[in-house]
Amino acid sequence: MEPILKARGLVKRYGRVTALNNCDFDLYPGEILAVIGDNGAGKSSLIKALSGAIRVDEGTIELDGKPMNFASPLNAREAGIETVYQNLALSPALSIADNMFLGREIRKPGIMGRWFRALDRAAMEHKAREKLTELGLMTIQNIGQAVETLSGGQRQGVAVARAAAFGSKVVIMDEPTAALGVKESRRVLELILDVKRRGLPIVLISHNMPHVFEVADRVHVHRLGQRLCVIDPRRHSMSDAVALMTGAMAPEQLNEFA
Ligand SMILES: Nc1ncnc2c1ncn2[C@@H]1O[C@H](COP(=O)(O)OP(=O)(O)OP(=O)(O)O)[C@@H](O)[C@H]1O
Repeated sequence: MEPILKARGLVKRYGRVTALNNCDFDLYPGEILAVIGDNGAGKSSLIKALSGAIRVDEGTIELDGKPMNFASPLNAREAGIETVYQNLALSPALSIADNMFLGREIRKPGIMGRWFRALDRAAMEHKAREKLTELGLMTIQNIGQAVETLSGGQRQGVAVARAAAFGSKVVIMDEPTAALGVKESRRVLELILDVKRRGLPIVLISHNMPHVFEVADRVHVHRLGQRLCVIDPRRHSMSDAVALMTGAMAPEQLNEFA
């Protein structure tokens, strides 16, 4: 099987800091790939490169076997890569439906839409409701409700639903449970599994080892700007992962029968 998203030899320098140092990456169809690594290891830089938020100095990125050269996150979105950022990028004062369609609003058909840019609110609300229901998120009563009135978990749910609704190839999630309580995290983890069941592969960046080990099919261990190794969470333990991540253990020392 070929990777749906593949990167080779990525290099990103910020002045004298090398954030990505000849980094490789592979995401396969239908999987949840976790990316873990110590603070400053270069996880965000990798994700930004894959989602078009930064341009790398060297290296190649392929989506579905085609070379990509994203000039912006919009470019990556158009190619089918949706990213749920850590800071969410939702607009608190806008409604749930408006947030879901932020930047890709549905216009009214005909002259009103084309010339007067009139929004087709009914269509957007209908679609937003459909997506949230599909993902079991309709504990949210009112689609016209402002996002600032939602709980942290519900907000994250809206962001995930938006990514799942528009991501046609890949969904990237940066620390989706970081700011959430136990119950809300659980809901978001279930959502992630739902998105996977719908056939979309997911890249999950997380510092939370129990969450990573619960949902990931494979774990990409990032260290010093590179992919150090990829481990199978069914064969290796969380302490193995932490030891690799921090440099306490080398990949060659992994006990394959652990
Ligand atoms: N815009 C920037 N300007 C200068 N240096 C940067 C910039 N972005 C990242 N870096 C540096 O690049 C390195 C990798 O940072 P990056 O944010 O990718 O790591 P990370 O693994 O995501 O860290 P964390 O887990 O703490 O978020 C760090 O040394 C960081 O200071």
